Amino acid sequence: MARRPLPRILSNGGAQLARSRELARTAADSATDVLHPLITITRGLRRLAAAGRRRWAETPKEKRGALLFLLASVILVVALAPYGPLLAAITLMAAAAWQGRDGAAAAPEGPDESQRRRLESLYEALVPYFSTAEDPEPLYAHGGAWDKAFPTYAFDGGSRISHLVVRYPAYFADGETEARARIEHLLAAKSGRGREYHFTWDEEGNQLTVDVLSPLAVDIVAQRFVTAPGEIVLGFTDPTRVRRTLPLTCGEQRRDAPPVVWRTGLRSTEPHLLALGRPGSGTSSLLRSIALQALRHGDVVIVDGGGTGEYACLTGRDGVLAVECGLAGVLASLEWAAHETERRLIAANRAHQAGHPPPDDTRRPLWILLDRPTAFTHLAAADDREDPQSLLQVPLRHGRPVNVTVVVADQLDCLEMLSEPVRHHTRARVVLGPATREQVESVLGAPPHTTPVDEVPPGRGYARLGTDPVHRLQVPATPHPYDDATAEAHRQAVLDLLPPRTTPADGETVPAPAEAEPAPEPVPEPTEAEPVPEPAEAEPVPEPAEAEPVPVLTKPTPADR
Ligand SMILES: Nc1ncnc2c1ncn2[C@@H]1O[C@H](COP(=O)(O)OP(=O)(O)OP(=O)(O)O)[C@@H](O)[C@H]1O
Repeated sequence: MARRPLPRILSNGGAQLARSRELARTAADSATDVLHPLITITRGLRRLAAAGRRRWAETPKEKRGALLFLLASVILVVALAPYGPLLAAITLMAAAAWQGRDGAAAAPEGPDESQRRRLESLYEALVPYFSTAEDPEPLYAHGGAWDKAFPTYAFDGGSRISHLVVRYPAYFADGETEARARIEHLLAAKSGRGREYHFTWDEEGNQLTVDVLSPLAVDIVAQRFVTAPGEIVLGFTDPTRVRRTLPLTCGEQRRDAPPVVWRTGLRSTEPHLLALGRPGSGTSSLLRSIALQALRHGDVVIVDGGGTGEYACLTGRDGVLAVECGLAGVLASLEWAAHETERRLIAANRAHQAGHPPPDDTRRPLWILLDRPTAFTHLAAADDREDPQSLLQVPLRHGRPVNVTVVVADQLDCLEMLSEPVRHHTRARVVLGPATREQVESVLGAPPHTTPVDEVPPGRGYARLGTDPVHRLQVPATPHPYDDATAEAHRQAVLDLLPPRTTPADGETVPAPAEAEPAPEPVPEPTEAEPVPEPAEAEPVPEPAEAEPVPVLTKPTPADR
């Protein structure tokens, strides 16, 4: 059979086809070059429109009227101004050209596949909470549009949400703690466990903003904080919650961090503190940190119910009146503290009545620090003796005007065993270590503003001073310096803060310090040949300056007993 010739275009068309393709490509390139500004402006206009739509969706409904009014006013002004429309068109084109340029398109718009799936599942999980059968136009419905409910979102490096704005219907009971807690729990679980979330409820705008908080720094070690007398640094918190910062030294580094400062003394609205936590959460370290700061300007009595010698480093130091760990000593010290509070009150009252300033011996701060006092409650009951907590009533009730401050640390599950005055008068509160939302709320009187996490480093928790907001808290590391497990740098940091050892007044010998502290220079005994000159009667003995009052304890100190 004779073969039919191929059409010309196919037989010798290879070269022709290539030529035509080349021609078409050149024409397209030239057209793109010519139309490039137009394409850029169109792309820019599209982006501007998308941004406008997003902004509109983010604006709460009740604010939209005001926004529309503003827009209409601008348009009217532009329309009435000479050359206004022309100038507006030029400005719009310029903005569109700027927005439409290639560089501006670098960031991909919208979530990727896995991020979209996460947002969809979050939306679906919220449907039962944010919808009712009576809602004719539900914002939340199975298979509905999640992008209307989540106008803003951001992801961390992977596909985990780091910021999310959730719109919800006005009928959702956002004023009820339980309703809020259910949503917060669900969002935290669906957005990834193990992180701390911060929730901001905008009840007016029916919007909830979810933010992932970065962990608080754990490298802050005990040091001399720059604070005024009476101010105690409980720990450090988020920069968003506190405006003040303190300069810190962290190893070789120097930086500023926002502290949680507890103001004590005469004008304090929360004159006494209660810290609770599970065993090992760091309450003893917090007490040690408070003691070291208190000793800069005052005297401390320490009651140690832990029985592990956590405060041994403070024994025999200047300003440490007693470190008690036996029931008899504890009762004696607390009885003395109660009498001392009464003595100060009487002395201050007399001075007020006589029109004098309070005497110096009522001004020096006296701190009563108790670690696990409930341990002694057990012992006292078994021994048929008075509960040491009952002796705290006077310092707790009347201590503030005479600078007597009580700090109690105990375990979370002993809250019920603390006496009524302790629970009633300790309005500065701290919870350390892992704790459920309910536990935190029962101690602080308000729920935490973030989701408590299961695994927290020691010294991590929450603090609330009176009715102030709840703060996240990281206590500076203040370990027991005689503990073998303590790192050398931390041990040295604590030892550096210890006051010098008390010089015995009656020639009593004090055991040599455990750490290599330089021994005091021996004072040469005056020889008979060189008599010490007696102060002349005319020479007045200098009065102690008001800024540095010397404690005059009319009762014997517990150490003397
Ligand atoms: N703020 C902190 N920073 C770093 N480590 C800490 C901090 N607080 C406590 N620790 C460490 O955690 C451990 C337990 O601390 P601490 O003894 O203070 O806890 P606790 O709550 O008093 O426990 P317990 O009641 O069992 O004595 C110690 O090893 C301590 O060094």
